[in-house]
Amino acid sequence: MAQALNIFISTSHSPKPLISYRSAPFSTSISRFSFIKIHKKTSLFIKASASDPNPAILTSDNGAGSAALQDPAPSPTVSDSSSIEVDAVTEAELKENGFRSTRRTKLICTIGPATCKPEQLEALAVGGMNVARINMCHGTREWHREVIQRVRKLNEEKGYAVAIMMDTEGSEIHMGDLGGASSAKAEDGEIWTFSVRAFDSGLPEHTINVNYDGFAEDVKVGDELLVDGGMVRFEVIEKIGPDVKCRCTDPGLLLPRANLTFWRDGSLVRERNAMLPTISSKDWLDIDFGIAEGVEFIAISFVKSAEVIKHLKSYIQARARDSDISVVAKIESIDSLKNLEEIIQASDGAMVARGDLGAQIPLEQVPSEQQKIVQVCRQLNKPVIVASQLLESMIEYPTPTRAEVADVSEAVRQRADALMLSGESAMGQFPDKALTVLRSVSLRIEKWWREEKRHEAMKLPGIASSYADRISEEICNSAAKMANNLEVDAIFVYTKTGHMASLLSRCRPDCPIFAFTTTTSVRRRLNLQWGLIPFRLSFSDDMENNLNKTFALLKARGMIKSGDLVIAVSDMLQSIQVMNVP
Ligand SMILES: Nc1ncnc2c1ncn2[C@@H]1O[C@H](COP(=O)(O)OP(=O)(O)O)[C@@H](O)[C@H]1O
Ligand SMILES: C=C(OP(=O)(O)O)C(=O)O
Ligand SMILES: [K+]
Ligand SMILES: [Mg+2]
Repeated sequence: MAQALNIFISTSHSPKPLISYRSAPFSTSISRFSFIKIHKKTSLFIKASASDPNPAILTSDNGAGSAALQDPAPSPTVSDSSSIEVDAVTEAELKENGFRSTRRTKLICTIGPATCKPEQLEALAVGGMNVARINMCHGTREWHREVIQRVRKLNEEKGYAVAIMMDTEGSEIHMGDLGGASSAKAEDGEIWTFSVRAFDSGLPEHTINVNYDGFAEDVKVGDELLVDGGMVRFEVIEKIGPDVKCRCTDPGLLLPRANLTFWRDGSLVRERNAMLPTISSKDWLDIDFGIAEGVEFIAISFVKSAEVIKHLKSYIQARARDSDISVVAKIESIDSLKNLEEIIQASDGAMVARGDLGAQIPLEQVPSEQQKIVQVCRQLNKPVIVASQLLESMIEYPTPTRAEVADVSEAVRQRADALMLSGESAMGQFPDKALTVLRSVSLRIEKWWREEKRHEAMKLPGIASSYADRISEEICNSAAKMANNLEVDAIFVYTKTGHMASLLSRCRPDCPIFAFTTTTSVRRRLNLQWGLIPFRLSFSDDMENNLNKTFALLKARGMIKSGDLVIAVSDMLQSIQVMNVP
């Protein structure tokens, strides 16, 4: 017995039902309607439905534009499971452990020298990487292109669904390349020279290149120089032309192109930084590269205001009309905290970039800012990533510290959409193990949170700007609540724009959300969002048909079985239906 609530909005002259109630046993092929008028635009109908013998092709690809994305071949049979493409990792997970065990928190891995080979990338894909991040601070464009192509190839050939996020360098002040060395140790009391000079015949010992011409003019004797937000500290002791002599006060490992900040009398000196553009000319070239390569996400470093995001979004729109690249604002500066809501509102998502954020505000302030950013994103319905140092010790060691596990748990408990590995996967010794830790901690904390029924009472304010959107929002809020109360196995959402899928994700329901969408670009975007399992499916306005097709296809793949309880939501019909899989 299937039960449905449909809410229609009247868009034409003929009166359409605004609220309808449907009860549909799936085993019958008889169709019968009975309308009960509630008021001029409102009617109630009860209908029995038929099963559809002709299912469509279901794809859950990474949107590489392959043949699999085309409309279904004529009359594929249900048993022909070769005509179905689903994300191989999710499929295996579902088959093995069922709905409840699917991971809701998405995982991002920064790709670097430790993970750029095809077999290394594949190990990450198998390990649950949802998004591969390339950081344009490092490596050449050719290197990045090769990584993108390798990921695409894996997706096409092996059925993974890994999206690409390109992260811009931004106008930060950073060190040079360490003359080819992978790191350098700065010991307590050592004197190092920071210089803007170009050293043609190799870097002298204890010398660091700085990328910012005004560096020597800007710093003062007595300033504190922080490498990577304080991983190593120096005190400025002397200025000699373009060279700045510094004494190491907190020893540590210097990494190539590490970020530099300088502090005076306990506060960050950032006048100069503020004058640099958020998107440098190199960044614009990288953005062009990202658009040409069809990356799914572009993350913008050191965002200061919403304007830059709006500018970039219209640039992308103009450059690539039919592409749908999401712009992620990295919250890592004092300015971005000041303009947080506007920035997030203008963006398609945000990243809590704790590395640089922790260099700009006192460290003890980072956790509360993280919680706030995660909350604002949830309220404004934008995906949010928690990034940096989640498992920092795993760059060198095969097991995380207890404190790191607690940090990851907290981000999962806050129900961030995604967690990100940086150095752990880019240049660490145990990238696969680090990913495994993120995966198992996510699963465990998600399960614990569900079992304890500790639904946080986060107030989700209305965000709709039209009446139709308000209806969508109410439907999703209700569907998620019903899903929890009825303990259904999954929510199915048929969504052309992806909007209803993200509204459901925003409610963080207990069960996974299967998001069926007709376009590749929407499917890609949904890859980053909490609890969503995105599929590409050709579907019509006939929900009866859509459901039967989906059931047949998923059953044939062993991803669902008869008797599973499902809530289906659609943005074409504005409906909620509750049913058992026939
Ligand atoms: N494409 C790359 N090529 C070489 N090294 C990289 C690359 N991407 C990342 N890394 C290394 O991994 C470290 C961590 O990556 P990430 O956190 O993204 O950069 P950063 O430390 O500059 O913020 C970098 O400091 C760098 O040493
Ligand atoms: C993610 C961050 O940015 P990046 O790694 O590019 O410095 C950060 O600062 O935390
Ligand atoms: K960056
Ligand atoms: Mg940063």
